[in-house]
Amino acid sequence: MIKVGVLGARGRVGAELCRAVEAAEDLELVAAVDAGDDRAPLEAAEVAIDFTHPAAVMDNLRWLIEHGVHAVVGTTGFDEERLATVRGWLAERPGANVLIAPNFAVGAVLMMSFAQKAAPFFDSVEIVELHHPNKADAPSGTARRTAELVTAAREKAGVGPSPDATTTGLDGARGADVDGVHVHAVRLAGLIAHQEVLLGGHGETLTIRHDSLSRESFSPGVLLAVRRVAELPGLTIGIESLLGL
Ligand SMILES: NC(=O)C1=CN([C@@H]2O[C@H](COP(=O)(O)OP(=O)(O)OC[C@H]3O[C@@H](n4cnc5c(N)ncnc54)[C@H](OP(=O)(O)O)[C@@H]3O)[C@@H](O)[C@H]2O)C=CC1
Ligand SMILES: O=C(O)C1=N[C@H](C(=O)O)C[C@H](O)C1
Repeated sequence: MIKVGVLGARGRVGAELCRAVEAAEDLELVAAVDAGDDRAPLEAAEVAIDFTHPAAVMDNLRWLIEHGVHAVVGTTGFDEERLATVRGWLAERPGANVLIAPNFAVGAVLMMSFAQKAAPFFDSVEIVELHHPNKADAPSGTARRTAELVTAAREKAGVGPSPDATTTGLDGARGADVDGVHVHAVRLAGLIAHQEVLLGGHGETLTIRHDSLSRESFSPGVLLAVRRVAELPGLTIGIESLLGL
């Protein structure tokens, strides 16, 4: 049995993950911690899952690393600076491992992988992410990661930026520029988490779309990471390698 703690346990995803951990025969939920709670019960955990808030996650991670608890993190807000800080903490306290993924849904991971593969073959790439209106951050962590992967793939293939002759208009009309890719964020009641990667070339377009229709979509990927994080030294980004991608 792997002893598991959840940070953000009363949140939309955290509550779902508590149910998933309790339902798994090889996992035991030993701590369910939310904002304002004492983190001490997490000392009993071998692995802690963090689905909290970008403003809270770094403090949680430092605590977990200091206490030798492996971390599986879905919370967004990680840029290169934050990742370098986490690597520094891990170098000082090598007992704990950390896996951070912008999206644990298997279909979303495949969507990013397909977009990365397709990106060099088209003149234009844009990303539209669509989420529930209570989401804290925009654009989503998934959209940021997709843009990074798309740009890296295009640069590696020697493909230039997407054409765009816009010279006038309203601020924001072309979305946010993430690594040279235009990213558009929709917030709409009724939605959960969705993304389209739009690719356009000579007389054709390709649209790669993923929909999380329920927050259960994140559970299999998170539980896979919980089961494997102890054997992944240091910092791992994404669950691609765990899926054999
Ligand atoms: N990687 C992935 O696959 C996915 C990532 N996410 C990300 O996960 C995060 C959470 O999303 P979601 O569940 O919708 O958000 P919610 O706001 O529903 O849940 C977050 C919970 O964490 C609590 N919390 C805040 N600070 C702390 C803290 N310091 N310690 C413990 N708990 C804390 C919040 O309490 P309070 O409300 O009182 O502040 C809340 O109960 C977001 O960053 C989101 O983007 C979401 C889905 C999938
Ligand atoms: O806040 C959410 O809901 C989600 N957050 C993650 C992100 O920002 O990419 C993953 C998924 O899109 C759901």
